[in-house]
Amino acid sequence: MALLEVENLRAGYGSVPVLHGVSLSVDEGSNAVLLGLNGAGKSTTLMALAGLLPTTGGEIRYDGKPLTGTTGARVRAGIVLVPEGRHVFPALTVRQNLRLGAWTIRRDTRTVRGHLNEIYSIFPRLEERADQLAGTLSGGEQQMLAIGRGLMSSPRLLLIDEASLGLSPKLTEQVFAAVQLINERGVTVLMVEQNAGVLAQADTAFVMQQGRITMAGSGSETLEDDAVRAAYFGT
Ligand SMILES: Nc1ncnc2c1ncn2[C@@H]1O[C@H](COP(=O)(O)OP(=O)(O)OP(=O)(O)O)[C@@H](O)[C@H]1O
Repeated sequence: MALLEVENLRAGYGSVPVLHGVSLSVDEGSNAVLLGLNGAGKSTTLMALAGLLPTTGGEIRYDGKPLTGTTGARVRAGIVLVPEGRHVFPALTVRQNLRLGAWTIRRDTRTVRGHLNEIYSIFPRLEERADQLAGTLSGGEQQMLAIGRGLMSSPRLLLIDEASLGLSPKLTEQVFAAVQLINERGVTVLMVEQNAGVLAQADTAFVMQQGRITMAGSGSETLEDDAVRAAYFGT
């Protein structure tokens, strides 16, 4: 059963169109990837889904109903975006950054503490550094914190924009493994990536080029595709 259905979506900046009729579908409980090179329109797609960018055509359906409304309303409905570039608050501690992630929901202290413990079980490094200022964390730790902050509002659909950006292969592997664990704990995931290594763990993959979906299939099928191998692995 699809949790998210996007049909013929169009969006852009001012009079410049970027998405030229994007269609994709993400099943409840699945781990989906939107793969594309620089400038393909991946972030634009996520921003439209999160309500940060107006759409100019097409439809987004979430949980069987047309999705409209503000970003805040979408967060309350369970759609949470972890933006590209992390955007942690450098002068606040790790714990304070995480607590801020719960503000839209304003849960009671006990629930917030429960969420914190859940996040620490996924990212033990964040617990070790709970009192450290976020600005002093490494890039990989900041990415973990940005994902953890997104988890504080109990998402049903987690949208993650280029978690691997600027990370070493080893850290990228750790972040991808954490996202897989989050998915296994029941959160539906749509990751935007230009690192095709992520396909190995994806149930579904969509390849995007110049604002259009050019291929859709399972993660393993996409990983084996000749055009994908040539574009992303140079083989
Ligand atoms: N704020 C903006 N104003 C105008 N054009 C923009 C803006 N943001 C993105 N674009 C343009 O939209 C197109 C798609 O950009 P987008 O960021 O969605 O791509 P992407 O696939 O996420 O790539 P990247 O990995 O580089 O972020 C690009 O041509 C980009 O220059």
